[in-house]
Amino acid sequence: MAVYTDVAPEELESFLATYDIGRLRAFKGIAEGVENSNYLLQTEAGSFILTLYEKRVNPDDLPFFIDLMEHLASRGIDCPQPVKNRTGTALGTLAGRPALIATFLVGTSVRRPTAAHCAALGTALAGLHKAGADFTARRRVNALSVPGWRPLFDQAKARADTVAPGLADLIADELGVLEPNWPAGLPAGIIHADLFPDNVFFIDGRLSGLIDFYFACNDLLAYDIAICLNAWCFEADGAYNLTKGRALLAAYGAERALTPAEIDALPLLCRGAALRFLLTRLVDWLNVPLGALVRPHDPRDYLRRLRFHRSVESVRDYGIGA
Ligand SMILES: Nc1ncnc2c1ncn2[C@@H]1O[C@H](COP(=O)(O)OP(=O)(O)OP(=O)(O)O)[C@@H](O)[C@H]1O
Ligand SMILES: N[C@@H](CCO)C(=O)O
Repeated sequence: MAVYTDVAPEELESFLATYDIGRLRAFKGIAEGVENSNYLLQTEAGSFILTLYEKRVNPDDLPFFIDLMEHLASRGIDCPQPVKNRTGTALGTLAGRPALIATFLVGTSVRRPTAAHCAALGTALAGLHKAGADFTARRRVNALSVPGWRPLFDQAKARADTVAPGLADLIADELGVLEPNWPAGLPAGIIHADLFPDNVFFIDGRLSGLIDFYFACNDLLAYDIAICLNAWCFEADGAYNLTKGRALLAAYGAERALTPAEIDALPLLCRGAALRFLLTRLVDWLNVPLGALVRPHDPRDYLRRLRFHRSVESVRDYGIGA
């Protein structure tokens, strides 16, 4: 459960008094997520999500995320909408943290995605990339792109081998390959950058919406696909599921055809995506804040994925042209 910051009921009631969403009926901390503190609010006007932004979110980026959610909704993407207070401002401060109330999205995430879910995700991801094409704002720094990985490693290096023997050497080796060889010049635009199954809602098997845009940034579109292949197409035992990968890639490609250069770069992008989540998970695993209600994700899941990507010989191993 991710609640790093506790909110007192009286404090929340005074905060809500500045909005037009009625009085508070109930609120509770939400049992998913690892990044920010999230509460489900029931007010006289219905259900809302209150997010208090924690360590990894730079407050300077918040207007970007809010504008992006509004832009995507205007282009037909189902995603949470920031709720504005009576002065027309969406961002506030609560319990000493930047805070946002957003609309509640109905639907549930799937714990074990099927190939059909992966196909729906591929279509939605391409739709997101197209919807973001005319969004003009940019984040100042994309802190979790390639230049951000070595500083994460520096935080975890000394204790990495306590998580898996040889991990520090493997990460050092991987950075040595990825940093100088990261592709340039591929199609770029708005990417979600964290579109894991817990951030995608379904109703009766139909994809109903996307949440959690707090890693969204301008980056390579195919890197977003690589993140999704990692998050959606591996089994619990660490094996890549070719059927799921093929479903995701084919559905994406039906909406936006990948260029030959993007296809060639896919194995490297998948390695980078695996390393990015291995690193953030490793840092979090080694630094759980005292008293926080959070269950950190196991970095070793991404070590297994990284090992798979290091072993692939051709893009056919992902389900392209196979
Ligand atoms: N707008 C929303 N509508 C309905 N439920 C939501 C909404 N926003 C968040 N949730 C619920 O809260 C949970 C945590 O939200 P979110 O994924 O944004 O948190 P996070 O800490 O950023 O998580 P993550 O670890 O995925 O980065 C979600 O899994 C979902 O159950
Ligand atoms: N989706 C991330 C957590 C949020 O950044 C992970 O599973 O590591």
